[in-house]
Amino acid sequence: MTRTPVNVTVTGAAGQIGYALLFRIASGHLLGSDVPVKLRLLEIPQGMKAAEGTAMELDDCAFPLLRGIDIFDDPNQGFEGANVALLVGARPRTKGMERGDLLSANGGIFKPQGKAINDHAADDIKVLVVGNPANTNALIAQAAAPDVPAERFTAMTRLDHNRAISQLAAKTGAAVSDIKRLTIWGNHSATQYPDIFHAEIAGKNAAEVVSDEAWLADTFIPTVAKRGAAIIEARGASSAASAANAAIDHVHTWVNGTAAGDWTSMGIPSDGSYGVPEGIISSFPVTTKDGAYEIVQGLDINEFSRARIDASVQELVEERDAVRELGLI
Ligand SMILES: NC(=O)c1ccc[n+]([C@@H]2O[C@H](COP(=O)([O-])OP(=O)(O)OC[C@H]3O[C@@H](n4cnc5c(N)ncnc54)[C@H](O)[C@@H]3O)[C@@H](O)[C@H]2O)c1
Ligand SMILES: O=C(O)C[C@H](O)C(=O)O
Repeated sequence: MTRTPVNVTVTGAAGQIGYALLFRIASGHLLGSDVPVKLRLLEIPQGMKAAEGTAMELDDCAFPLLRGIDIFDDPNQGFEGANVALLVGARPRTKGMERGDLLSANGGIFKPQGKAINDHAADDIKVLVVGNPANTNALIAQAAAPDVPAERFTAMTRLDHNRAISQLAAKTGAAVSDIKRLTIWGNHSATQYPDIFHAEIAGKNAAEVVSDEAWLADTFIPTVAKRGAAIIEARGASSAASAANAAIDHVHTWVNGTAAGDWTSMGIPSDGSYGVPEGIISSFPVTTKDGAYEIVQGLDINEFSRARIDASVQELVEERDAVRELGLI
């Protein structure tokens, strides 16, 4: 049977994450090795020529699953019929820019993109926001799309999740594949909280295996939370291939499901679970099945975790209040 191609819109297609992402989408890693895709690349006018160059390279790969590439600088066209949207293009913080300026500049991108998704995307649209500040950009886009179910707007904390697994594997000598049920809570920022108290390493409780609260507080958490800044310092540019890889993981897991006995981390609109105010887009432990996700319920949150979750959530509340003040939501 011939499957109908899935329309995947990627914004910021000519950027460095875009370059690492598009070839993996086209080769079947985003949705599955039997799912044909049509790519819709969205750029600003200055990025169109480079996007055309990337499209030429995509053609040159002769990917069997790639059924078309279109390039746009108009969001209304870029999101037309989109089933999956990866919102990567964003305004980076530049020297001297205050947080309010950054939120305002990104509001100018994510508000019209949210409206274009509302008006033009397919009914089953799923949105992943990668561009920073990812959680609040996702909130801005979601607020501009009242006809789309709010839960379809998600923000990427999968890179943090993958970073935490890798750090834990290095500390304990375990294989990455033996680590399950790790959680990133809160914001994709330096306040995020990577939680190993419910994680398992080859079936044993990870916090008990580590049994070293000083390492947790002074090494593990800051290493994961500040990894993005460390990459920028080392590479002279922000993470790109690992960010693209995490975006692939996020959507693949959302569409194809979490493995039995495991969960993942996604930035999603809070339903009030774990005392996180309803509506803000915060990272939670989630299981996924049949294209939908559910927050893992009933986890005991100890004092160590509670204080750190609350601090990151407080930052998200402040970002929400700031964009509300700016009239962006
Ligand atoms: N959530 C995460 O874990 C995570 C990880 C790494 C990077 N990021 C963020 O991802 C974003 C992109 O990173 P990058 O390294 O690819 O940046 P980049 O500067 O290389 O590329 C960004 C691209 O977006 C385009 N763009 C800007 N405004 C646009 C708009 N309105 N519509 C469409 N395209 C637009 C630019 O022309 C550029 O080509 C940044 O905000 C970065 O901070 C997030
Ligand atoms: O782009 C950044 O500021 C860092 C990025 O979000 C990352 O976590 O690598």
